[in-house]
Amino acid sequence: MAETNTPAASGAAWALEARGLGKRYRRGWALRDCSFRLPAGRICGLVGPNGAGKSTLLGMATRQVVPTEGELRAFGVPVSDPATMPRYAFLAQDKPLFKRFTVAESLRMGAELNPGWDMAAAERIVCAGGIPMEARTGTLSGGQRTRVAFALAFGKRPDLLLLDEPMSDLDPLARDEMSTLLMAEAVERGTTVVMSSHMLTELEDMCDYLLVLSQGRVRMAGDADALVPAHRMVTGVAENGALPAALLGHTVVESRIQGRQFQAMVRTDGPLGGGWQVSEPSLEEVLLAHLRSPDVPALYTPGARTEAEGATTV
Ligand SMILES: Nc1ncnc2c1ncn2[C@@H]1O[C@H](COP(=O)(O)OP(=O)(O)OP(=O)(O)O)[C@@H](O)[C@H]1O
Repeated sequence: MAETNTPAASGAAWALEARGLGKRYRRGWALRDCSFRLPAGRICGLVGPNGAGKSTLLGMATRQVVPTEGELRAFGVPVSDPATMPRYAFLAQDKPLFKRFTVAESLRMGAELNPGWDMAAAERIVCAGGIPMEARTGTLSGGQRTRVAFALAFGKRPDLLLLDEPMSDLDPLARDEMSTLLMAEAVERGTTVVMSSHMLTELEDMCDYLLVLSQGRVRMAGDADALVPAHRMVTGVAENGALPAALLGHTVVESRIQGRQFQAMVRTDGPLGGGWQVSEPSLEEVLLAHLRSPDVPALYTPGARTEAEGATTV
């Protein structure tokens, strides 16, 4: 069959596409069997406990970490191809800047290195924080440095914005401002954002897509709107000190028995039945339950999965 040239057929519909991606350091695997798809134009929260492999994945997307196995594509092109470089901007966890450069010099450097540079956008971000253009970046506070790093990332006008814990040292006002900026970019310019964060409320407010990692493996991937409703919080009377047998036909992500009562978070595989109290959990509850239960099969929403094994699709 002739290959069509639609964005979907060329993989360009996917801002990122990982197949069997893995990275092994001397101490062991940082990321293993990582397969997922992230559609272009989404704001994706990259979630996981410390050491889950989030920075390693972002490092691979930005060509700083070489995969041990598997492949990672950005807009259909392997990230090892230098052609992907102008399309992304990366805000690293430690927000590296040239300390001896002034803010103005940093922005000028951005302009010289990036053909599509938007100086007005970069200057707006810096000025909104009241940061003097003539200040050397080495003299700025942590939050001010983060703001300048944001300006450099936005000024590049990337198709893919990769952010490693971007908000951690911003005050609540600046955090709100940057969140609004990120969401506006995604809506107005179709920029895809991947943002690692430990702040679950921030993820809940901003992200419409989630990639959850734990112990170097994908635990959940897909539309936030579909991942959460796939779960139910069920409360009822335990049977002989254990979960009712009827519940075991579903995927129990996590459960707790206290006296005669049980509470369980389940992924429903059909009608729940039983005389139980059922409610929809919050995103935070779903994430925490999955992170505490590494043996539960990974969950993907349709389209989010490449060829991951042992995974369930909503
Ligand atoms: N350069 C390296 N050499 C050896 N091991 C590494 C290296 N970089 C990361 N690791 C290991 O890989 C694993 C994943 O680390 P990574 O930094 O990707 O996690 P993370 O999810 O970003 O964590 P955090 O939330 O703490 O930033 C950890 O066990 C870490 O110790």
